[in-house]
This record gives sequence, C-alpha cells and structure tokens, in this order.
Amino acid sequence: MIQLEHLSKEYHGVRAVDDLTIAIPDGEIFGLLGPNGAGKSTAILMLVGLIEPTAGRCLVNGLDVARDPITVKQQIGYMPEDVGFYPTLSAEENLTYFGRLYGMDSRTCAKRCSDLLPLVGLEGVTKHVSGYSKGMRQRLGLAKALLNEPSVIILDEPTANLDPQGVADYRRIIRDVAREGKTVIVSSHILEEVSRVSTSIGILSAGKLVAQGSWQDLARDLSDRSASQITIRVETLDPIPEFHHTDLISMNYDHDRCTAVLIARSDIRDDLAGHLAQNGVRLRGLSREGLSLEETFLSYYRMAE
Ligand SMILES: Nc1ncnc2c1ncn2[C@@H]1O[C@H](COP(=O)(O)OP(=O)(O)OP(=O)(O)O)[C@@H](O)[C@H]1O
Repeated sequence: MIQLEHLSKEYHGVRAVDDLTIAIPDGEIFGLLGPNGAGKSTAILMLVGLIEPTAGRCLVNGLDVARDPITVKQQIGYMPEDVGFYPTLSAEENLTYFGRLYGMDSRTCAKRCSDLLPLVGLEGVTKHVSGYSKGMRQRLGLAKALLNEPSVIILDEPTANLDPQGVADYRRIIRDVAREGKTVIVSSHILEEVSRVSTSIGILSAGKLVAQGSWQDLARDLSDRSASQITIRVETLDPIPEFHHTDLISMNYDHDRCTAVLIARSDIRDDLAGHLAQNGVRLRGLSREGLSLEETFLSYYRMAE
C-alpha cells in the first residue's frame, strides 16, 4: 500500500510536484503518466526517500518514508531511469553485492540470483556489465528491483531500452508480482506502455495530478469519442485467453462479472470475436463506444497548463 499525502517539492521557488495525493492499494499496478518535466521522477524520488518533500509525506505500508527510511527501503524495490551497476562485475556479482547491502547471506543471494536472472533473460550471461547493451542493463535493473522481495516495486521508465521480447518479459513479470499482492508503480511518458500493464493511472501535468482512476473511469470521462471502448460478456468463469492486437491499448477482465473492457484504436470486434470463438469461449454480449485516448490525455495535460 502506497500513500502520497499532499506531497509537494519546490526547486528554487518552482513547484516540480504540487500537492499530490494518491492512495494505491496492494496488488495494483499504478501507471504514473505525464509529459516530460511533469514531476514524475521527483515524486518517485520522494517516495523512495532519495529527496525530501517541501511539504506532505509518503507512506509505504503505513510507514512514513522520512521517519522510517531504513525499514521502508527494505520493503521497496526501485528501478531508476538510469540504473547504476559496477561495470567490472557480472550480473550475478552485482546482484550479490546489492544483496549483501540488504543484509542477505550468501546462500540467499545465490538463490535470488538463480531465480531472477532467468526471469529477466540473463541466465548464463557471465560477461561484465561494462559489455552490456542498454536493454541488458534495464533487464538487470528489473532483477535488482526484485532482489529483496519487496512488497512495493517502483519502476521509472522501465521499458525505455527494451526490445519487444524484453517488453513482453517485463509485462509478464510485473503482472505476476501484482498477482502476488505487491504494489507496483510504473512511471512513463509513453501512454501505450502504461496503458498496457497498469490497472489504474494518475496523470501528472506541471506537477499536478489532473486525473486519477481506472482506465474505465478515464474512458468515461472522455469528450472526444473517435477511438473505441469495447465491452464483452462471456459465458465462462475461467480466465479468458490473452488477446493480442496491434490496435489494442488495454484490456481489463472482471472475473466475477465475466466482463472484459477493452480500449482500442480501431474497431477490433471481429478479430476479438474470432479469437474467442477459436478458443471455445462463448460470447454473451459485445458492445462498442467511441473515444480518443491520445486526445484525452493531451486535453488532460492541457488542463493543468
Ligand atoms: N534537481 C533539480 N533542480 C531543479 N529543478 C529540477 C530538479 N529536478 C527536477 N527539476 C525540475 O522539476 C520539474 C519536474 O522534473 P521531473 O524530472 O520530476 O519530471 P518528469 O516528469 O520525471 O520528466 P521526464 O519524463 O522528462 O523524466 C522539471 O521542470 C525539472 O526541470
């Protein structure tokens, strides 16, 4: 559980973050969206205790980050935009070094390395980090963020350097950790990236939170309706099969109501219906209403300006 309460940060009289209040429950993947300079990194740095707020506070699992920094840091996994590693050490040696800083013994470090390196696609890579591509560094950054088995995971621009396979791995990992009840914050200026993985979002513009809620809440809020929201009801209590489409922006399935809400850039109802039929899922309802996501976000951004 993460709580930001009236959080503000001023740099030389300029408010980078302005009275931010957000509560993120366990198991949520919260997307913090905003254009360059909106204040995302500043908010995150306060949340992980690396800079002090000018006003307000951050709570992680009920603990005040400023008052209990050591305890809070044990519960947080943080991946900054640019992760620092020791260049003359391998991935495993780097993780072991950071594990020791968390107070892990060598057996626990070795176990975490053997769990995490395959997870992020770096199993068997023995070369020094100095020889890594940016994407490999980012994969290792994700492993480092998960190293201490944190209950809260904070990722700043996590997919900036990843190839498509890396992005797919990252999404799978993030969904899995959220399913374990962990709280995840993903900060990005890339709408599609955040929308693909997050269960709720907050939009920052000029330091202010201009919108917050689930994708459905935001979609409902839209005035321009040229893209589409598709709602399906299915005849099964089982999870519905994963659906991939280049025009799909987000898909959220409400298991109890057998209903899925999709946001898409075009009318993908035929493809969706075909996919469900192929997988033996019977449709009970399929409806569509229009909206334009990009336009909506731009209008949210403009609101603060
Ligand atoms: N150390 C600093 N000193 C002065 N101003 C700063 C400092 N760090 C950030 N700022 C200013 O605060 C504002 C918010 O910056 P921040 O880096 O938090 O935005 P962001 O949303 O993370 O942007 P980006 O997507 O470009 O990383 C910007 O106007 C930035 O210039």
